[in-house]
Amino acid sequence: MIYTVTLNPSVDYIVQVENFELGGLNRSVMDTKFPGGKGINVSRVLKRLGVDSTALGFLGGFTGGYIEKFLREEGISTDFVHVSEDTRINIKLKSGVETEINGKGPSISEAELDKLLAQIEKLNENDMILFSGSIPSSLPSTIYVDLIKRCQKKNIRVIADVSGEPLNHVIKADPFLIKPNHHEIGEIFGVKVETPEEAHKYGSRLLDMGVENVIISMAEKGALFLNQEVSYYAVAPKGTVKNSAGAGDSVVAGFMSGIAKGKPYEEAFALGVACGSATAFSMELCTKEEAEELLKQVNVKPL
Ligand SMILES: Nc1ncnc2c1ncn2[C@@H]1O[C@H](COP(=O)(O)OP(=O)(O)OP(=O)(O)O)[C@@H](O)[C@H]1O
Ligand SMILES: O=P(O)(O)OC[C@@]1(O)O[C@H](CO)[C@@H](O)[C@@H]1O
Repeated sequence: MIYTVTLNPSVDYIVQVENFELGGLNRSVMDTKFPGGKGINVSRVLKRLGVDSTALGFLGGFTGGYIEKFLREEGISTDFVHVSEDTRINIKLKSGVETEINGKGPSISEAELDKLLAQIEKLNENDMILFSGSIPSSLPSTIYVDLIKRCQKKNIRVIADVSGEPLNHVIKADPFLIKPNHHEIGEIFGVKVETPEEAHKYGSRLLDMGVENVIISMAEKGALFLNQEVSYYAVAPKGTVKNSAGAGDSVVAGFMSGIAKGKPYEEAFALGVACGSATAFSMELCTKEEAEELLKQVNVKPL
């Protein structure tokens, strides 16, 4: 079974304003909401690709109730720990450029965390687990390492898509796969990463530190996949970006679905890139059809 863990889910409020005026009264020309949080996005894209997963993490309040109901209606299995404070609302403002305001999220008590740890204890060797997104402020930045170690003791394959300080910890925990974007990998090494060659250089350093596989996403420039045996680069398909939130999660979902179906890394990676671009080119997360259409344009080359 595949599990996705979203410690800090969100209701994503997507609002489009023409000529946004800071300090003024702005009226939206379009607004909508979706369940969000990186692991949840991955579970939703996996479902569309025909792969089942169980979404874990913390949900609370009316926002948490909305997310749980939405996911169940999409046929996604959920087993969230219910917490006493409300799940956050993240604002995605579109006005020429994309501006995001992500909430800090509810505080998680020790007893609530213990419930998640107990769920992890029940997982099995053939499971695959994804840890993704920010950490609620009441939990330590090392929480992912603790969770990863518990999974590794059971030989569960661990994928992590995290940023900032938690990423610096996770890269030392020998995960099966991480998916930083080019800014995030640059931050680890205190450099700017702008070209596939630079991404390759710093990705290789992560492999030397013990990470088994690395995908580095580079927005419109595409993505790289590397491990100790192979390095691939895929240019992103061309199109008009409508809402890039969730593009990175879609790369992870496409790759995980390929792995779950027993495809070679090269194919799983190509599907990941197609899913990422298909999400960027749509208002919501990509559908299977949109991803399969773009897959025809994805050309994976050795780097
Ligand atoms: N402008 C774009 N044109 C084509 N493809 C894009 C564009 N932006 C993103 N993508 C696709 O989505 C993938 C992931 O994008 P990106 O590197 O921005 O991830 P991310 O920073 O993790 O995204 P997010 O946090 O918004 O989910 C890219 O590898 C690419 O396939
Ligand atoms: O604040 P975090 O946890 O880093 O990111 C949360 C978030 O921006 O990531 C998803 C897109 O990847 C959105 O659904 C969600 O709002």
